[in-house]
Amino acid sequence: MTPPGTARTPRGGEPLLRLSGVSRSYGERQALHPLDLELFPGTCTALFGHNGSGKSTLLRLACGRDRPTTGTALFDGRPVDEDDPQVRARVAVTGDTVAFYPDLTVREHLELITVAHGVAAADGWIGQVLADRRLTDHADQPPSALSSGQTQALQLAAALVRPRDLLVLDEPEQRLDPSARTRLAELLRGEKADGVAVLLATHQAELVHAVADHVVVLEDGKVLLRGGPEVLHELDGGR
Ligand SMILES: Nc1ncnc2c1ncn2[C@@H]1O[C@H](COP(=O)(O)OP(=O)(O)OP(=O)(O)O)[C@@H](O)[C@H]1O
Repeated sequence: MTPPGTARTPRGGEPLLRLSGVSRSYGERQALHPLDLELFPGTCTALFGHNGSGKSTLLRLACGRDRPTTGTALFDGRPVDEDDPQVRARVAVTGDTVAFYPDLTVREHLELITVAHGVAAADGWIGQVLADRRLTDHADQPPSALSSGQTQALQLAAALVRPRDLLVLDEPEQRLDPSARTRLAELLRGEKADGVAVLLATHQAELVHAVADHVVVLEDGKVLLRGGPEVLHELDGGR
């Protein structure tokens, strides 16, 4: 479900994202030990692990918000940097870090994003994204009037109204009710079908089983397990 007029860059079997030996230290603390990861268009990789295991650290490296202490992070063959116009145009990121303007409505936020990304005929498209995320009734309210689950839905909507080849999501299931979680899984399957590469961090095994092709389980910044979603069965109690 990509915005009208979006032309996905054709690719020849190369990973869209390639992390080679990336690690991240904060002073003495090694938050992430060297790790390799490749992400292909139309596939989803899920990062799974306890609080503090390094998931968000890895996501920040993957979307160019942070630089690895060692190793390289390449998006479409170029070092990934959120200030690179190519990356800004093609990588959509959601998480708690999206800031909202207190004096703009929900709809105006989405309009601003579509204008910034040059989405044509955006009105109908915004209406559809608002409806899909159950935000239509709140479209003319400021974000401060939203519940926490609705705020999470707006974070997601902000990524969906714009073009993207890579979608990076940090715990998108947080604060969503069961039906919204089901719609989230459907949405992410649709993203894959559209050829978008999806990288997400999650605490929800159900979401992993519903959408992920590949799972990386992190523990204390190291890869504990990796493989298909079935590797989660190897964790205590399936987590
Ligand atoms: N800016 C920072 N400065 C110092 N340490 C940090 C910083 N960011 C993260 N860390 C540390 O790195 C480790 C990994 O943190 P990270 O946020 O990646 O974990 P996470 O798996 O995303 O956790 P959660 O599930 O709670 O979101 C933690 O020990 C954390 O304290």
